[in-house]
Amino acid sequence: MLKGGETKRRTIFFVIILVASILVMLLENEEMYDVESMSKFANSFVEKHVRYQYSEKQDMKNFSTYWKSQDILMKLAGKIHSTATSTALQGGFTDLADDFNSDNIKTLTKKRLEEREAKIEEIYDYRKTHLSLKHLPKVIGIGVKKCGTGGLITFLAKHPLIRIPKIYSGETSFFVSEQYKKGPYAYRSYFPPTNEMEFGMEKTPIYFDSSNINLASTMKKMVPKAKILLMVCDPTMRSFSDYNYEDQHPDSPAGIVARQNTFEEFIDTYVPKMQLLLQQIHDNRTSYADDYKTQIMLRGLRKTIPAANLITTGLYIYHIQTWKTFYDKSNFLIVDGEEFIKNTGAVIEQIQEFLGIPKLVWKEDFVKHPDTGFYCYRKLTEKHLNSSYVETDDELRTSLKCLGKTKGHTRNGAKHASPEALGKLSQFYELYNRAFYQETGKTYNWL
Ligand SMILES: Nc1ncnc2c1ncn2[C@@H]1O[C@H](COP(=O)(O)OS(=O)(=O)O)[C@@H](OP(=O)(O)O)[C@H]1O
Repeated sequence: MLKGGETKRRTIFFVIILVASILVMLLENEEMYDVESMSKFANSFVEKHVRYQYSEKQDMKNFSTYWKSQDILMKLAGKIHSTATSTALQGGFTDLADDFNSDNIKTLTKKRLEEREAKIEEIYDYRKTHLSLKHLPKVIGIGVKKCGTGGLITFLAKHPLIRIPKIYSGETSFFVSEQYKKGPYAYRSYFPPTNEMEFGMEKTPIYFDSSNINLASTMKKMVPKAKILLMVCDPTMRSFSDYNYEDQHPDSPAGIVARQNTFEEFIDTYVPKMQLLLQQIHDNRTSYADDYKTQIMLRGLRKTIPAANLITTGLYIYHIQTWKTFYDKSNFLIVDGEEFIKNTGAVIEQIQEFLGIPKLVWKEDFVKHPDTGFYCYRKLTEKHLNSSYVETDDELRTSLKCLGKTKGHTRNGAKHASPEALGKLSQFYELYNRAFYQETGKTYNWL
């Protein structure tokens, strides 16, 4: 007899295989789609999930038995349709998604909505009947500053199992203040009481490249089981965003520099300065990991060169080294902030999977704001599925829960930098970006 959890795991796996196979079959019959790239997409989709769900040979054998079962095929047919729709949408194949998007899908989505509400109810009931105490967090967002960390925590907090500190946007700054010397009891005090099912979470974007090189080790010792989320993004855009942010904070050392220099002037002065510093130290380097000297130098630079961090923060390849020493892949997820802007809901779904919590915040819960173009949260409900439901832009605007006014100034084009300045900066980062791609085994579209 299979246990309930195991049956569920196998069922999910089976659905994924079927969805991808159906996509391939459909596409092979349809000239208007690029069959090869769609098949590749379907295959990589399967491969990714196969690796995640099933690693044992025995599992594969069990899978083929399942595959043969017509009974299960029939039962899952509906689910396949709905997964196929979101898969197609995720891949940007809207024509295909429209084909799937029949009344049948609406009925199935309604069912999914009911199941979601039941699960949420269950979680709230559990909260009412079980003891909640102060605990250390189970999830910590460590950065990177200006890569979308605010959106990350705000949207994850829509999940009923994620509980965040009430203080400034869920940022405790614990490990970058003197507080960390007071130990775990002091850290615990920031979080709302949680029961054993719930996840306390905080994010402090400057943990990642803090001037304290021992931060990762201290965190690992104090919160050994915490899962770490790192959101990276195009370092050039990050730098421009950070410059604009600091420009609004004239009291900070970087703010003073930003106030006194245009972005172009800043780049013309600081990029050569950084290049020189890095070249001087680079001479003896064999790998980024053993280049401890540069790692320390970059983190400390802000103390001697105000505004240096507007550039050094984007040298991810150096900052990742200490984190890599203390966290392996099972506890450390890197997500792309550029992808987060484009596909907010998909990234939020990916994180729920990584945390091992039920997927209760969906891609379908995010809608683009008609003015800013950024995704905002609007929980999908049955009313949205009704074909007679029509919403004006004004109604949409008021129903959306967007990030605060401090977010979304540069990347939606409201602020401009000259292409020359941005070009110089991305040229500077190119080498380090490539090294970061190699380190993480993923190519980001930043160059
Ligand atoms: N949904 C949504 N709405 C608005 N803004 C969004 C969103 N998703 C990502 N972003 C991008 O997040 C950038 C701010 O990054 P952070 O939240 O990490 O900033 S901070 O470090 O906490 O100050 C912010 O940078 P700016 O465009 O420079 O303001 C945005 O580009």
